[in-house]
Amino acid sequence: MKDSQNNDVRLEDILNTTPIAVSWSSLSSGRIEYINKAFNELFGFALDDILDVETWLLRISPHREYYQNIIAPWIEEYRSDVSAPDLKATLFCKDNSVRHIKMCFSTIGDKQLWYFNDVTDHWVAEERLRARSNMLEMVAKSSALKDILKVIVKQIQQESPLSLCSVLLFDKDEQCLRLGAAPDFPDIYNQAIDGVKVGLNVGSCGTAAYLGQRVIVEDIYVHPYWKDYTQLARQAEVAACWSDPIMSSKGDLLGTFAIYKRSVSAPSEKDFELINFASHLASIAIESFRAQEALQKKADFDHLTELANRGYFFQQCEVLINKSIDDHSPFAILMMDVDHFKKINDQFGHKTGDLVLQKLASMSLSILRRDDLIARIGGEEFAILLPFTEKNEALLIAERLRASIESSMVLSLDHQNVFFTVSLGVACRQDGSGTVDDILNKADKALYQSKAAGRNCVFSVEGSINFRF
Ligand SMILES: Nc1nc2c(ncn2[C@@H]2O[C@H](COP(=O)(O)OP(=O)(O)OP(=O)(O)O)[C@@H](O)[C@H]2O)c(=O)[nH]1
Repeated sequence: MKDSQNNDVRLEDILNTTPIAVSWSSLSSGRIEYINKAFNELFGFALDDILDVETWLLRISPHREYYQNIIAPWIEEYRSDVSAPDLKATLFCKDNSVRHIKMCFSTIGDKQLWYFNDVTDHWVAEERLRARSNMLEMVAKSSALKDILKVIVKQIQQESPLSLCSVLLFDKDEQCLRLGAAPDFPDIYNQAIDGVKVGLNVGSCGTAAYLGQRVIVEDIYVHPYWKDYTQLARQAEVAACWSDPIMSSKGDLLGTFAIYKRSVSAPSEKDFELINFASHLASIAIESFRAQEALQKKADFDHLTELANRGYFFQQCEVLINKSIDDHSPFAILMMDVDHFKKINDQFGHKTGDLVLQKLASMSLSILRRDDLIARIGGEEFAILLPFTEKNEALLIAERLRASIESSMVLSLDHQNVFFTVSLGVACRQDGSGTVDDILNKADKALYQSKAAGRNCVFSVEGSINFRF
């Protein structure tokens, strides 16, 4: 390297043919004196772009701490050795693309010879395999969907360090997107995005969900899709957003996966590949979760009325009674039974009887509050759990149910109006005593009194209240 011009030329010729990126620097000044062709091809830098090794490595590190905590100590430790062991590092090229490099150096006299081996493809393949198996393990362990999505997002951000990622979930009933995972976005952004309607010009994600196709917005501040959201983008400090609809194996929309950039950017082929990978991973996670949810729903809900079933009701009663023991909050249970249901079946047929049960379920749901729970616990018998409810309020709710049901009807298969009524029993736990069974027994007794009193009325165990019509 040092003695003869001819030797220099020969060595450079040899080094220029090697596929490994090579450079050498002066040990005393640190100045890089030579880079081979593969070095230029790998990092995009020419010799004139680079001063000394350490400044250059600092410049291409993802951040200062990365250089200070990982690269600098490694250089320091092996500075006076003949050769340093490999160091795996994530580095940026001149065009800001990321490379995963295995690098090492050897010292020959005053020269340090550097080798940079690009292991990006191998690293990416390994990381993706790891991501996939982590995700599958979490799915198998029934981890919370949000936790699984967060792992996916973090994984993609690691592969693409200058990106921010998010997963939004499609809410079919509300036709909007709900926050799935966006761990590195500010809260204000996440709150604003949660519940955003699916539609054209609703940012990249709302539009991608609406169109069912990938939406690439390279510059948020000039794109019509973002015209109502630029202020929000400013708050999150993002300038580009590439969003992919996440589709199920049957082609249904599940949500969106998005990569955001801090500066105006167009995706490369590798970015497209990354988006495909992330969307696919997210679709497996969401689809498995939804399948589990559907199974759970089948186990907990009655298929005819779509109300909770007996098992789920008792489970929730236990949860509530424990809460009530802790915070002394009152709760009430109503038992409700269709009057003379056998007659309805006999007169109009079993199918019409089913319609009555369905109507009763939907009427009750429209009357009850969000936190109340109604369950079908027998053929034509229903139980209703009213959290944080005292007796008087429970009686009013029971009467409201009775009166509404009395004034409703269904059409029989032969188009006759079918009217029906219910009897109700009410019991409360408000003095902090009594098990679930005790309260259910009381509500049952009260229901029996309602039936005995001629039906279509409300009783509590303490006696009747004048709600008969
Ligand atoms: N259509 C329909 N009928 C059902 C279902 N489950 C139970 N039943 C019927 O519900 C009826 C209940 O009859 P009973 O226990 O005598 O009660 P009832 O006729 O309502 O009389 P009271 O409760 O005393 O007012 C039976 O005829 C059952 O066959 C169901 O899923 N669909």
